[in-house]
Amino acid sequence: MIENLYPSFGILLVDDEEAWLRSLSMTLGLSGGISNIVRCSDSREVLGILSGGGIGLVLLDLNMPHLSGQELLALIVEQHPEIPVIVISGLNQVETAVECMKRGGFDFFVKTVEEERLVQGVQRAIRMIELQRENREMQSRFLSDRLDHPEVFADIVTVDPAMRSIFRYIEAVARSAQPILITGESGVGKELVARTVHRLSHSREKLVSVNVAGLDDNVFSDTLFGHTRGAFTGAEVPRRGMIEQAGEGTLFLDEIGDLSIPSQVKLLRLLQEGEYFPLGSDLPKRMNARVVVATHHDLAARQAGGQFRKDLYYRLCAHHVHVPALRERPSDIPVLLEHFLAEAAAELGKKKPTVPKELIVLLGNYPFPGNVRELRSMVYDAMTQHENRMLSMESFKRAMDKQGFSPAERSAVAATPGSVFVASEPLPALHDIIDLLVAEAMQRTGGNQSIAARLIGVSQPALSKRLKKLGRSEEGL
Ligand SMILES: Nc1ncnc2c1ncn2[C@@H]1O[C@H](COP(=O)(O)OP(=O)(O)OP(=O)(O)O)[C@@H](O)[C@H]1O
Repeated sequence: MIENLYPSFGILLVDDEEAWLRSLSMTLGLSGGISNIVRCSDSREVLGILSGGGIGLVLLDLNMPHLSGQELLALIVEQHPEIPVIVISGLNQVETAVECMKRGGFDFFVKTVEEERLVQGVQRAIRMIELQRENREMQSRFLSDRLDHPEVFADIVTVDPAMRSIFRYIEAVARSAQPILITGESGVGKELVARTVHRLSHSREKLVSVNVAGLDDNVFSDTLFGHTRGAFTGAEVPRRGMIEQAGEGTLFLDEIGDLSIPSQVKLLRLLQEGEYFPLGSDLPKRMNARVVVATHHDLAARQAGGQFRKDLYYRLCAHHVHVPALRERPSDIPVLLEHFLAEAAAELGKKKPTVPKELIVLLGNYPFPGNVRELRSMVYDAMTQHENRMLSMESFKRAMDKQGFSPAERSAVAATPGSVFVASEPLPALHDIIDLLVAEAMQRTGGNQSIAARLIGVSQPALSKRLKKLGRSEEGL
């Protein structure tokens, strides 16, 4: 079995009392899930261990023979300034500890009385170190534009530069122990991204998905935490919760924006403490899975509107991947079209058809409220009916009409937020607007009159008439 150590860097505990080192290791393991621990009871060996690499955090007792904690701290700060040091002092040494803080200590705790706080302090330091590392990692990735594991992203078809940046970000954060929040409209590919995060975590265990929308609080607890036999009426057999089923893999909570407030409290506690109680049990269990959540809601807006807890929101958005809507990355439309055509042709046992140029123009001007999922189903629908060499545009047009978007609504979805008119400027005359609209539609469609007419909600003869009039008036100028 491969041992999964947490965190990814070593934590060096330094104290001359072996018994205390053992007890602290156990506390960190049991209460904090911290297992990547190196113990050292001889202060003279510390610098050698640090030079060997792999240590990211030191917990240092002040009271030691040979080199005192204070002397050692000065040497670590000088020789390994990148490694934070938490100082552990006796009750009577608080002043010295404060002095240590001034000289570069990261934090300090009193030895005997503050075990719980010490564990939290270590978790805080781990979090900070992880964020710093991720930051450095991200900077270097953004500068180099490289992906270490391009094969993992193969299922996500894209040529869009913003999506490439998202891939680099995902690679940088995929191995962090913190949750990842994935947002984006319905059908943009959030679940695909969650699968990629799971693959990048190199866990050999499962990705377990739970759609939490509409789960009442009891069902949420039962689904995630499981229950013991007899926990409630009808609980005749014990049930393993999804957290346990995910093991050291990934727990994917979809539609997190629709989670009820009582369940939000439970999720927050789970993320903070890394522990949970199966229903009917007094024995806590540790969560070893990585948590990935997704929502099509704007969580910031839900938080501001009181439907989502602020503390949970901040906990979740430390690593945030926002997948842009398909209309915000129009260069992906032709490649996705090709991809789904090939996929559908293979599945339906048909030859891949030739795509009329106008289809790309038509799709490029459609706002895709259902995003990639909508494009995919349009292609499958067209391919089911397809018979000739050239792919017919009819089923695409029908699907667009079925969406029931009026041209005005379409422009509203497609437009960038904000008014088309500047409040401080006079409004243009109505006939000027019509001419501008016609010119814009013709430009967007590369001069295709039938698609331009669809875009602005008029018949093609009506558009043609207007164009003639426009031409005549220009001649008259
Ligand atoms: N870039 C892409 N390349 C290939 N297929 C994609 C891409 N994006 C999405 N898809 C496909 O589109 C469909 C919808 O994707 P997915 O289920 O991941 O969306 P979602 O954002 O999770 O949607 P919802 O919010 O409704 O759960 C799936 O069939 C998925 O495989």
